Amino acid sequence: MTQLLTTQDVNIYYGSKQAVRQVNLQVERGSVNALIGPSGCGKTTFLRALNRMHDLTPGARVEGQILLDGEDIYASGVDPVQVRRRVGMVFQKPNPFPTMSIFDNVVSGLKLAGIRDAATLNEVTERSLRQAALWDEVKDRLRTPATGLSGGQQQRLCIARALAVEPEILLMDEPTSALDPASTARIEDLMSDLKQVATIVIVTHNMHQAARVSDTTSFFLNGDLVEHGVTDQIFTSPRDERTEAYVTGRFG
Ligand SMILES: Nc1ncnc2c1ncn2[C@@H]1O[C@H](COP(=O)(O)OP(=O)(O)OP(=O)(O)O)[C@@H](O)[C@H]1O
Repeated sequence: MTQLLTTQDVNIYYGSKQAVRQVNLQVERGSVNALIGPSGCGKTTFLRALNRMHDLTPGARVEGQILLDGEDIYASGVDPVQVRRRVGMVFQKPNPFPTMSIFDNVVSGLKLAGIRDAATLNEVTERSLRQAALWDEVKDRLRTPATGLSGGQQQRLCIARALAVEPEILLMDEPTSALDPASTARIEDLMSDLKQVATIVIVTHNMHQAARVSDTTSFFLNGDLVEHGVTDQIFTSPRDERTEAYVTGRFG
């Protein structure tokens, strides 16, 4: 099966207010998928449903099915902590654990899972930092505080921390919006390597970024998934006039 993630008739509410409506989406294994659309259209709300983050939001409710490798992540008996191991997340603002070293940040998820073996922790640290294109910059100061890194390095550290537990999917919520252009370019460059290790779903405000890094793009408007397709098609020959208006900069 090439579809790693399938959502079926997903509706998301905050109390009585509906933020996402009837979303049906399929995400292929090993791809980068961008979610675009104007502010408030439901991109982050939808993204957070994909790893059960709304379980932690008071008043939020998710309806419908979200199948990860064919299994509904909302089925009774499914442990949300396990879901979040399989579906990792990187947020808008880099959020390394401030009191921890670079090394301890990377292995925090493994330690939580009870893994203490030093050789394993060292190995995972090097692998994850290499995958996040940070290893060369930090290999000589792994035991120093993560807060000593630049913003762009901190974000790559957060990517390494997410990758350390070998998630199948990495959700990225505007991961470069707090970064300078050079750090942004660094993370965009990383994306095509990252998809070798995890399928990526990225929310971005930046249409150029979506066009550069993604294989498929989903355009959201007022809680609806208006159009989903191969990125080139969405940007060059959208089928829906609302998509066209958005990608040509007529609103948003
Ligand atoms: N915790 C919450 N409680 C109530 N309403 C919320 C909550 N989070 C988001 N919303 C509302 O849900 C709708 C969708 O918001 P969401 O953050 O998903 O949009 P978005 O497309 O990600 O926007 P942006 O691009 O500005 O981040 C908005 O109307 C927003 O005000």
